[in-house]
Amino acid sequence: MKVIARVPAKINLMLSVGPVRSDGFHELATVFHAVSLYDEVSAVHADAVSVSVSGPYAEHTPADESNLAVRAARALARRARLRSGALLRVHKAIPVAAGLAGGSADAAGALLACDRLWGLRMPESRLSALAAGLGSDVPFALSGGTAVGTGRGERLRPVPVGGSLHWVLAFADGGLSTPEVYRRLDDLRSDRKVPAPAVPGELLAALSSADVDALAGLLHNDLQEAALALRPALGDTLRAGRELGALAGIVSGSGPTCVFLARDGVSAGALAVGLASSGTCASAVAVTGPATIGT
Ligand SMILES: C[C@@](CO)(OP(=O)(O)O)[C@H](O)COP(=O)(O)OP(=O)(O)OC[C@H]1O[C@@H](n2ccc(N)nc2=O)[C@H](O)[C@@H]1O
Ligand SMILES: Nc1ncnc2c1ncn2[C@@H]1O[C@H](COP(=O)(O)OP(=O)(O)O)[C@@H](O)[C@H]1O
Repeated sequence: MKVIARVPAKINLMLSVGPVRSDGFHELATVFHAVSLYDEVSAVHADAVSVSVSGPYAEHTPADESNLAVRAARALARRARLRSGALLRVHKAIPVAAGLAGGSADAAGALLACDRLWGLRMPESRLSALAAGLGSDVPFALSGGTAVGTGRGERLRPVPVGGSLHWVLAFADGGLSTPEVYRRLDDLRSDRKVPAPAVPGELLAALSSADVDALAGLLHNDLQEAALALRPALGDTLRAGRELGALAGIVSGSGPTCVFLARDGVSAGALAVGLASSGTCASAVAVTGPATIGT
């Protein structure tokens, strides 16, 4: 049997970063939004867990035991006290270290695919706890849709969205390291008192009514300042997107991908073409549901 999980990338519509906690993580309040750009993770029975990687970003992805899909499958086998293994194949269409949680998508895909392959039917709450042990973004990658994340990002509450929203992702050459971006933010605000993180109610209201004009004024990312300090060229990308008609643009998560809000699907297509013709690789995406699993 072969099980295939298709797992979306995420963007952060708002990322409020609070003080550093005693475990070294930052307290967050974020709005995760799964978008229509997918990695695929397939699993077949094998004696041990291993992975091979294909697709446009294969060469930037580790194919050894540091691969998050391998770590996830092994963690699941340990939790279920299984000796089973799996040959995992990851098709990487989500750029690596891009602020789009592609590694988390692969970890979630491996959990879902191996749970089905090994016939475990593990309850969602246990899978989510395992996911949180693999990375702060992995629980969201399991559930998808749109959700507020708190804690270090692993505590989730679904958020209703009243209609289709259209986004354009502008990809950068080369990734940014998430720990480095958080460290740079700490340096940048070492002389400031950092308030508790929060997602404004107005943002949730704008999502619930799919009011793109209101939403445009509410997109925000506390990590953007640090990502721009590490990669100043992102400032040009953000300006280019706005000049080409985006309602708003921010860096997604720890970057360097920039995400632009478009008024509708046609404007999103035109914006992606405009960015591409000025030399920035870009793609129009829309919100999407949870990961899908098939055999
Ligand atoms: C910034 C965000 C926004 O959603 O994602 P990306 O944009 O990188 O995908 C997340 O906070 C990243 O989540 P994830 O990539 O799963 O991070 P983890 O593996 O848990 O942690 C990697 C490192 O990021 C820092 N980290 C992460 C989460 C958090 N709440 N506080 C932190 O300080 C820590 O330095 C940690 O060692
Ligand atoms: N399956 C995987 N896909 C992508 N990156 C992976 C994977 N497994 C491990 N990694 C490592 O995780 C790091 C973060 O990857 P990724 O999730 O793509 O970035 P981000 O946190 O910016 O969204 C990368 O530096 C990469 O080496």
